[in-house]
Amino acid sequence: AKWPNHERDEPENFVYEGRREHPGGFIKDFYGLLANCVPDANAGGSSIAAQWVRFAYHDMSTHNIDEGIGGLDGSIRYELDRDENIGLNFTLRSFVGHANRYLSFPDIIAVGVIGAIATCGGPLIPFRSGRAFSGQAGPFGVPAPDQDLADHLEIFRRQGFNQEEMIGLVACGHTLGGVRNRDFPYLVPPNPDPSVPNIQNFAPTPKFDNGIAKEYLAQTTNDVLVIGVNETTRSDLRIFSSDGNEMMEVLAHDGTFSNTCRHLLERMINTVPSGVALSDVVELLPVKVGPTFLGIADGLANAYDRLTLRTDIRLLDPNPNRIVTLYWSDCFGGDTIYAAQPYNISDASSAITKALGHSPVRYWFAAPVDIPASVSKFWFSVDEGNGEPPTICDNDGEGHVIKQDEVLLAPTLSWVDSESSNTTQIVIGVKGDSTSSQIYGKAHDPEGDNGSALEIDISFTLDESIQSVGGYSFYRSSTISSLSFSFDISTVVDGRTYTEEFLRSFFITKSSDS
Ligand code: HEM
Repeated sequence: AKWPNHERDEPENFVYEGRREHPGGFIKDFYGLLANCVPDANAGGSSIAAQWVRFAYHDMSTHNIDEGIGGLDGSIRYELDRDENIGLNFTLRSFVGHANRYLSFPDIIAVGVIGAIATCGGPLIPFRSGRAFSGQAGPFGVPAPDQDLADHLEIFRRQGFNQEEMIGLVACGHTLGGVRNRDFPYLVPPNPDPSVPNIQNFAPTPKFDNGIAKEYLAQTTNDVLVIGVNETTRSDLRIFSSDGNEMMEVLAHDGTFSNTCRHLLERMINTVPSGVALSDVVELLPVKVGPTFLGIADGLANAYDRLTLRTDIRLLDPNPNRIVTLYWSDCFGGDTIYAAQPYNISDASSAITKALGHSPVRYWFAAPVDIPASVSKFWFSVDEGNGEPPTICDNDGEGHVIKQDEVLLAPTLSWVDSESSNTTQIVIGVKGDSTSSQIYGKAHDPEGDNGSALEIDISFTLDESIQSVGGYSFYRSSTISSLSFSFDISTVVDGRTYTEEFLRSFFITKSSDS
């Protein structure tokens, strides 16, 4: 697997780790929000996992198979004021702020389903990326409990599911969570203590299992959409019994439930408008080199007057005897090889990697690099400490090439203000005698414009208050009204353009007041 490949690496990272740590202490922990599937007071007594699965189903509900429109497209972001989406406003927050140039908002919702099901002990659903974000509301079309069977059959047909699949999908969904008094007061009574929210769960446990089917067949279910006092709103009963309970019998077998749900939920998250092509299944990479950049005036490696090569390598399983070394060669092309050891080792496992039997480990490097020597390429050696020769991870022989050092990010001179103004300023070091007009940047905020992607031009001016080092002068950006974005910075030297691509705002290690 060649490095870098952002289209491959970004989705891989998000689905397998659901988390990204950065020097500076910044951690985006998406799966952490699931709180291990434990029922949550904030979720009114059901689980975050249940809310995420319902959210995804409601987003997908706009699909119209006849016209090839709608589906898992993020349109729900603009549909939350509809009655059919009652109770999902709070859930939206979980999905905001994770998208980037290579991973869309609806991709995040899809990963949410995968993470929710795995975290609650269910099957591992394969992930494909590439969903397009609609950026606007879609048609109405979420089923309601008081519609009759014919309506439900038609709604699911329009969404692409036949009767058997409808029964399955509803059972796979309603193994999690339940019905709230707050959202459906006509279905569930309030708690005797009005300060405690009341929820009536569909299934006996918060886990993803076939208790929903077993209890239904044994007629011991507590699913209010089966046993509710009002016959009109017993939609689960009408749906589950619509084929003489055949499908529910199948789902009540241990083993079938998990497999059937894996397929149906995979189809649910892969339901997209006809023009959208999803990627191949995103596989867990055995060796992965993380986001890498050469920083300047970077405090991390105690290297204000040098460059800092920041990178990391993720390996599939832990080994306490392992020694991982970063090597690099300089720009002079001689035989000099430099080496550094990791400054940190962190756990990169998740419910998803564990379901595959792996607990990946990440080795973090911040290597001080002399300015004139710089870096042409780097690679790693992995010595497992078992007497075998070390493995060399050198990008299939090419090494991991650092393309340029004419324009570099200064992560500790830049700042983010997430406390009050939600703005960012970027400071970059530029070699040689470019002028401000030849130095520019472009930021991509995937959700900047009311949820839709925003492209922002960044201009830079020379900051003479920062002393130049090793031939680099420092340029400060205009204030950027965003916290979560990626950016490219460029400089033109002798007619040639040098660009540092896909830097992330979370590489910046300084908040405005520190
Ligand atoms: C005729 C079809 C369906 C009807 C009428 C229906 C109705 C409902 C209702 C009334 C609730 C309670 C929501 C609340 O109190 O906020 C609910 C919850 C839920 N539904 Fe459905 N549903 C249907 C199909 C599905 C499908 C196909 C899925 C997913 C595959 C699904 C997943 C869920 C989940 C996970 C919850 C629990 C949410 C939580 O506890 O926060 N539902 N459903």
